[in-house]
Amino acid sequence: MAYFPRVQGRLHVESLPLADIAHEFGTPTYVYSRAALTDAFQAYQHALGDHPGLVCFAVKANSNLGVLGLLADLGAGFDIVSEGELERVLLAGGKPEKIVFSGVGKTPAAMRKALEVGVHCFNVESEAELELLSEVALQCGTTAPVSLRVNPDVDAKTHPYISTGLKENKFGIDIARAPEVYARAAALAGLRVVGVDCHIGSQLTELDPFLDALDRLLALINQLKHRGISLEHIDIGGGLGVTYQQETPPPIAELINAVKARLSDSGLALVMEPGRSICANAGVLLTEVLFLKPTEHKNFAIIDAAMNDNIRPALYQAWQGAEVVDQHAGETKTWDLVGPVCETGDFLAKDRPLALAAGDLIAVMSTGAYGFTMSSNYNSRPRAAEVMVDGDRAHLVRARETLADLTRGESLLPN
Ligand SMILES: Cc1ncc(COP(=O)(O)O)c(C=O)c1O
Ligand SMILES: N[C@@H](CCCC[NH3+])C(=O)O
Repeated sequence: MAYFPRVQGRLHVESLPLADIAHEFGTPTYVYSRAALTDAFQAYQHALGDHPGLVCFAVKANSNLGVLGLLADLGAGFDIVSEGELERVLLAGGKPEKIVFSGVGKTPAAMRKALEVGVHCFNVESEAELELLSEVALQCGTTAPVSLRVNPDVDAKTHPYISTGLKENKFGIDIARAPEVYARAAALAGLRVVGVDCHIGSQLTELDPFLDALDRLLALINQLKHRGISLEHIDIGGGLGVTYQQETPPPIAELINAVKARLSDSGLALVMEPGRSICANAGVLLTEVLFLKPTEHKNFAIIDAAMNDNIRPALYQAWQGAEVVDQHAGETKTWDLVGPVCETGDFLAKDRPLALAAGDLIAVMSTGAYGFTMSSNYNSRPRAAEVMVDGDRAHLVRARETLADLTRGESLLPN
């Protein structure tokens, strides 16, 4: 099914013209397709089949309450990295026993809260964190379920800023030291060792790095068994890429089937933490052309969305599609789509052949993941609205910030 079909020159979300959404909710606005989110999540669930395990959506990719609520209703678990994400998941109706808690810098307060609600497990990333978690669990009079995030030193072949499974990255525990750290974890009071975890990077477009990492983890699990430590689950992280332009990542089912084949008789449950592959292509950023500014060197279209709304192009030189919402006759020229922010790096697309006029609406494609969640108030710009479409109906799932929101909670110094 096409979630963003073009019908007689008009771009739709499901069966609603995007122009209607701009009319009702203004711009810039993130627009999500309920069907696209549902289908991508269910592709993971179906691929998991009756193998025991959990599909834990990585909340950092999209933490909108409407999105989290939809996924919770579909039976999702969640991968969180902060107390804030925990609060949002609980508010959206996520089940604590389906939450895995990742991240290199968990605070004692966040650990306490996660213990109180009873998360599925803590993915521990260092020995210091292990010692602290043991202390906090003892103070709370409880036992923390623990999985060690291992750094398998595998090259994920992705952008260096989003590669996480190499020795030089800050993430996880060096796989060579993992047996020792497991022995320490097993000996510490207040902890129960339940699993092993790795996440080697994001926007992976090849199967091999996943399988290399998995093989290293399985060898580790074998070693641990000989030392009397047996695990209940293996967590392969997230990281599966999507098509932004011409990338051809393996389909969800191909990845999961390859993983399941290697786990077949291990008795291990399979935990996954997909983010981008569930929501990136379920969302677009709807923006309006404010001014056209052709120059001798370049043609700039100044749009009302900026790097504060979607920082991926500036941060990773990411390419995301840009389509005119309602096509019209006009000369096609090559445009840079730039925002109002005072930075040369403030662009959402470069060198795009488009027939444009001031007032046109543009959809920046594939922005459902790491779009709104990485947005900011830079240049004191209110954050965009977020809308969910179901068939031909649109619901506001987060109101646009107002100018009053920009000064809330802040006060002038007394004279
Ligand atoms: C620990 C962890 N799990 C899951 C994810 C989700 O990754 P992706 O959005 O690439 O699926 C990330 C982000 O890269 C992560 O750091
Ligand atoms: N934020 C990144 C991905 C990082 C994933 C978090 N570990 C992106 O937009 O591509």
